[in-house]
Amino acid sequence: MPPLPPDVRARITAVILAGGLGRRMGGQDKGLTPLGGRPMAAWVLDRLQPQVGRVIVNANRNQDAYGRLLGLPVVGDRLGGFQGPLAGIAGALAQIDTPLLLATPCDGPLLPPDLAERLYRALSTARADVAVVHDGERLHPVFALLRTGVRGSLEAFLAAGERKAGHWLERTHWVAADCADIADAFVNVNDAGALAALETRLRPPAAQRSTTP
Ligand SMILES: Nc1nc2c(ncn2[C@@H]2O[C@H](COP(=O)(O)OP(=O)(O)OP(=O)(O)O)[C@@H](O)[C@H]2O)c(=O)[nH]1
Ligand SMILES: [Mg+2]
Repeated sequence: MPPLPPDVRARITAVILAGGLGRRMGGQDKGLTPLGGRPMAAWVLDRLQPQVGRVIVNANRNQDAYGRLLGLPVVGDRLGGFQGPLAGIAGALAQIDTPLLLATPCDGPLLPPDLAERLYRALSTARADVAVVHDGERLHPVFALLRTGVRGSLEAFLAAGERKAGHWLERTHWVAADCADIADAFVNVNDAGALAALETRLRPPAAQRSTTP
C-alpha cells in the first residue's frame, strides 16, 4: 500500500486509548503492563508515530506515568467513571486541532505499519466519516479513523447514556476497512494468558529454542 503523503499524515492525530480498568488483567493499567520489558503502550507508540502527525494518550489512571514514559500529552475521558472507549475518543476529539483522529487501543501492540493508510483509503474512497478495521471475521471499533466533525454526534450519543461503539457507528456514515490479510496484527491482550502467549511469540527464535526441553 502506498504510504500516506506527508500533508495527509500531518492532518491526523493518533490517540492511544489507555483509559480502561483492565479488569481481565487483574485491574492492571494495561498500557503500562510490560511486554518484552517495555510498557505495552510503548509498542503501540513505536508503530503509530511514523504514520501520523502527532500522538496523544488517553488515560484516566497514572497520567503522570504515561506522560513521563511516552513523552506525550495525556488527556482524560470526556465522562468520569470509566464509561468505555467512546468516552476516551470523545476526550481526544475535544482536545485536538487536526481534522482526523486515529484511535487505537493500548493493548494491540502489533498494529500494522500501514494502519493509517488502510483506514484513510477506506474513509476517502467512501467519503465516510468513520473508517473501522474489519479483520475478515469481525469489526474492531477501537481501531478507527474519524473525521473530527463527528464530535457532536458522539457527545450527544454519550450524553443520552449510550456506550456501545457499534450502536454509535450505526448513527454515522461509516465504512469498514478490509484488513483480513493482516488479521493477526489486531491481537488484543486482554488477560494474563494472552500476554504470556504474545511474550512467547515475540521472543527471538534462538531464545525459544533454548527454552525447549
Ligand atoms: N478512555 C477509556 N478507554 C477505555 C475504557 N474502557 C476501555 N477502554 C479502552 O478500550 C480498549 C479496549 O478495552 P478493553 O480491552 O475492554 O480494556 P479494559 O476495559 O481496560 O479491560 P477489561 O476491564 O478487562 O474489559 C483499551 O484500549 C482500553 O484501554 C474507558 O472507560 N475509558
Ligand atoms: Mg473493557
